[in-house]
Amino acid sequence: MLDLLQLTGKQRQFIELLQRQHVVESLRSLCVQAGFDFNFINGFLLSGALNSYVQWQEHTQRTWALTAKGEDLTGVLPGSLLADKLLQGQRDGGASPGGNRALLQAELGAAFSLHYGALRREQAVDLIDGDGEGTVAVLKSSVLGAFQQRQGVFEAIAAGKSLDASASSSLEWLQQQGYIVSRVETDYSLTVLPALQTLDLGDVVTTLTSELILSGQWRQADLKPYDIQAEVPDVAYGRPTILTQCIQRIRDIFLNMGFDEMSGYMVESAFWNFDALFTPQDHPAREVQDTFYLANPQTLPLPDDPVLVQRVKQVHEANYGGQWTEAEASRAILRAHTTTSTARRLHQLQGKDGKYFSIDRVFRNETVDRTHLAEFHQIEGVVVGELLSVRTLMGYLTYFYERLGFKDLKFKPTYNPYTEPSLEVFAYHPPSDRYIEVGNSGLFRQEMLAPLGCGEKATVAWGLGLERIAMLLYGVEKLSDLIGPDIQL
Ligand SMILES: N[C@@H](Cc1ccccc1)C(=O)O
Repeated sequence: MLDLLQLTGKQRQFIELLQRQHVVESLRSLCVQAGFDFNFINGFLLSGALNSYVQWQEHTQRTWALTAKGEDLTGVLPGSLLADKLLQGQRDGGASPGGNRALLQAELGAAFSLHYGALRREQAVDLIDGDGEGTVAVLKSSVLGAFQQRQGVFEAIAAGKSLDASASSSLEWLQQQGYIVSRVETDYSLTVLPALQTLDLGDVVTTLTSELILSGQWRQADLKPYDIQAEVPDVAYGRPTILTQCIQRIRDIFLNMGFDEMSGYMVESAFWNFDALFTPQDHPAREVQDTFYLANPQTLPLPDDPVLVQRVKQVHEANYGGQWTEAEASRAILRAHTTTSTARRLHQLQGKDGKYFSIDRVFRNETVDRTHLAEFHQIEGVVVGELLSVRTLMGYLTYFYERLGFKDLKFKPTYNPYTEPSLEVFAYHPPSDRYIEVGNSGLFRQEMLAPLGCGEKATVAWGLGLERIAMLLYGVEKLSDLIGPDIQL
């Protein structure tokens, strides 16, 4: 059935074109003339939509085209030129069929041996050397005639001309030689029935304009319904950057390990970044060479838990001596690690068990180069529970890195003010055959845990570099390919 509302613009145009004809000999040529895509119209015809309006008959036709090898001949079949000359000589009444070799060679130039070889292969000619007066003798002039015919057929195909039945043996030969290929083409002849001539296509509105709406004309209009099956152009969607993909992957690993995600603040007080982590107020990491101090705000309030602040002060003064000042602890900074989130979380937990992770941005006053930026991401993790040990810590880290494909880890003792023991983590990187530093970890000291209200529990924790992992996993060599305005998606 023909649903007028569903017709595409091209289909309507095609019907309008048919309405002006009675018989169409070749649908292909009609499409070429009128600028329609034959396959599209063919599909329309075969869909049966026009069944009660048009009768059609299918015709198949064999056509020929030159192959690449055929194109390479640039119009001249090997053998044909020499065949021409020899036949010409015969017609001019040469005494014996054939021709003077030196003369023919002069006429054909470098192509002589090519043409001679082609004729010789079919035993049509032979070279007779009599006293240095070489002659090309014709053995079978019928083969020479065949070469001329083949040349004619070859030219006709190159020119896209039609061929008659007499071409068949030449076609077979040309195909055997690989100069031409045949194709079968389907075409249709159509008879347009009177029903189509009288068909009223009507006016279908395909675009609803504001004019149609304002004038109220839309009420009378035949609106083309939406075709929700219609194919639409592909859209190039955005996609997550490598770093975001990496974060998502790591987040999934920790969630699957039963961790909850925690978060903190990029702008922090020195208290949560250093003091709560048992880092002395004169520690070198606190200097401006390493840490970004803010001008605005210059300070942040200390936690409104006076017991916590008091205990931190006590533990610092008892162990490091000197005076612990609230002024130093109140300074506002950009957090230098995500262990700030861990400290805040431990203070909240007050000794309850839990497993937490975060993947967040940190800031350090570093010299920027290929593999260092002043801001990067840390993968922080903390586990509070019973009977936790260095083995537990190594187990978590080994499991985590294995999920990412880093099978071989090494741990090296190091020093952090807030952990004892402390372990640096190295992962084996097969492409470079090296162990690469990927993080830092340890068991929190009592001096840190007790003031936070978690003195009873063992706590293992780590801070790992995200960018390092992303570079190793995705083979990225410069950090600027990972972060910043120049990343390629
Ligand atoms: N905060 C440490 C990592 C760490 C976290 C937790 C425990 C031990 C070490 C760093 O930035 O390198």
